[in-house]
Amino acid sequence: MNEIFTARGSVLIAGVTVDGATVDIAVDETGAIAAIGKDARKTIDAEIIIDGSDRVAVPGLVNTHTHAAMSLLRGYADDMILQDWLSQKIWPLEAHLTGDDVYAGTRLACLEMIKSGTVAFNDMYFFMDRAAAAADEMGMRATFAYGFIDLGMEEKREAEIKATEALVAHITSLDNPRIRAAVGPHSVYTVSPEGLTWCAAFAEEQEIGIHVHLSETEKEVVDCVARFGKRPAYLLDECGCLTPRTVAAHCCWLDEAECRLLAERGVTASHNPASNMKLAVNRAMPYHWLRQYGANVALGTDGCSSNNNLDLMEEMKFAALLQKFAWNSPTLLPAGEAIAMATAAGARALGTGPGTLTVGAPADIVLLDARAVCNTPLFHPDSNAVYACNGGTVMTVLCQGRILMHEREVPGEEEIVREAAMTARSLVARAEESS
Ligand SMILES: O=c1[nH]cnc2c1ncn2[C@@H]1O[C@H](CO)[C@@H](O)[C@H]1O
Ligand SMILES: [Zn+2]
Repeated sequence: MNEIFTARGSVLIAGVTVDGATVDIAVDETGAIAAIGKDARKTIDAEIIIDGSDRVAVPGLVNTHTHAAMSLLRGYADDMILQDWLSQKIWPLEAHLTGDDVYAGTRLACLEMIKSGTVAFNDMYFFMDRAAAAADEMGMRATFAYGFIDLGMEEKREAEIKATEALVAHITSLDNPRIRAAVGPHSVYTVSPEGLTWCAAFAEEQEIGIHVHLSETEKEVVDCVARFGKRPAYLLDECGCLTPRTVAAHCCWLDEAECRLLAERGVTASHNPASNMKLAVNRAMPYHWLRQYGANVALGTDGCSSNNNLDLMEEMKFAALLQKFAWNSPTLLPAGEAIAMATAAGARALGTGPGTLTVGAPADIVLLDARAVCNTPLFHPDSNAVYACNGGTVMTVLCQGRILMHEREVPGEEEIVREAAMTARSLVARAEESS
């Protein structure tokens, strides 16, 4: 293992390209960016020096919607419609999940995210205490929500309330600034208004976020209007779920008034273009309206069984291309905006700092290979990062000043992959045995 992973202290990234200029980035021992500029090397006596000469630095990417441990289900069930996919394939398999599975799956997901430049993620799933342990060990930032699903049944609601309370108490007890909790009402079609209202009140009491799926399909909207006489965003709002700490995933079928409502409430909309295209939800998030009304729009991959990877570099390209294609506008979502979506907007959503390379910001830094084929020629680094390159261009990743990957090496990688492959096989075998 490279000794850089065990070294602790201040870091100097020497002579790296940022916004087209060559600068130094100095990181102090608390993990914050202390100086950035032509001669920043003079400001510190760095313990660790990283040569930035063939590198482009960008802020660490933030994945605002995923189900990390679903990495175990990658390629297990593809090419289906959403309702069938969930009810016939995914949920029956998830019924056999254990905490050990979630630990192994989340470690695999963290490895994949680090290898493609992601430093923070917003997760919704089960056995989240084990997911939190995995993310902490991998050195990432993450927010964990237990996926609250009551299907309108009071008994189930009580169980979900207990599970949510237990997770939040556990995460609070960790007292780890990188690891946070949120409340995770799954969606308006799986959670009753009573459940949604409880989730909102509990999130407010605990001063934590809410993570929810919103308007993913047209069916969700039609069914919601038929059952409750209002569209999904209004139902969530009535239950108190739309807050400045809410992340709403997908948002494909929002109408213009719902976009304005999200903006007014300060909600972050998480765009998940690859999942939306794969599941053919038949409408792209109305990004133009969300932007027009000033909503925060961030980026997410969704789980590995509807994507099928966690590469946010690819997701930036999908977002830019899908928006242009769906709304017939080649000027919509330019490269710079796609990067801001994956960085600053995500950081704002999760409260992890400004998500920029600026003095005082946490040193969440990604170094891309400037000599890679996809980065040649290097006219516009943003353009190459979004349109030409993918996660394979990521060479080095820092989170809070700690080096998680260097020269594409992540400590423990082989063991993580081996364990995840074994765990996935055994999960599927258990499910098949019982069916
Ligand atoms: O695209 C999706 N739409 C709705 N539900 C999903 C999607 N992807 C994963 N899950 C499901 O959400 C729950 C999280 O706790 C899990 O049951 C997961 O399978
Ligand atoms: Zn999802």
